Amino acid sequence: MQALLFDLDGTLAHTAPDLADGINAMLASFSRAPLSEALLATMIGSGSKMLVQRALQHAGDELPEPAQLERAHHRFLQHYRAGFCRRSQCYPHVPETLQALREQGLPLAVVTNKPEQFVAPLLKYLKLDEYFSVLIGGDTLACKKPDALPLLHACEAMNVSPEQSLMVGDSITDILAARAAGMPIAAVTFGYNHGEPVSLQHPDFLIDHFPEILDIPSLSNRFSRRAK
Ligand SMILES: O=C(O)COP(=O)(O)O
Ligand SMILES: [Mg+2]
Repeated sequence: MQALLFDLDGTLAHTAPDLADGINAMLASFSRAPLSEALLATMIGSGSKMLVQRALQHAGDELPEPAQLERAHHRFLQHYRAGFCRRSQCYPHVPETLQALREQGLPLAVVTNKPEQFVAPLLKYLKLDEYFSVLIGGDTLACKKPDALPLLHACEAMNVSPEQSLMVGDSITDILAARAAGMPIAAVTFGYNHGEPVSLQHPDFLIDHFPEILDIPSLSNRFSRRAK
């Protein structure tokens, strides 16, 4: 194993509370009733515009016109920019696990569908910024996950091969992107995945607790080899 690529929302951090507040502030500004945080969490993972579209549709709108969706997305971004660092939290033991991986000399990347403008500030707020050498957001490149491009781009930036890297994510979007990139995929079971068990997508590894990443065979071999 040469490198690890991490999804952000639902994998490194529980960000649904701040995303839900941003969506509900947007809905309120269009005189729509709020949606529950649990429901909104099932809409996360395909980028912010898709989150806004799903929320509008759930709030009773038809498929919004492109101009209307643009307006709502812009409004959401304004609200989220003001509040994306209020209630978001790392999942348990994320910093220690990233630290252990870094100590093994493994380069780490974040490959998220979250708009790029939020990625570095959110990682800084979570005190995770020091661990990653590459950050790719949903609008950094021409395509986002489930396209392979952002994963391949991250591997290229770290000078590693996709086959010898590991994607860690929480949703089918991450699994499809990893498969398209020819990369093994470990799926965390505590994230969002549209309200469905991520095990249904048959990832290569299932992670119930974040530190279990260190037990993944090619990583644990590496750990025991180094420990000798
Ligand atoms: O913005 C989203 O929809 C989620 O982003 P993720 O790729 O980090 O899960
Ligand atoms: Mg995710």
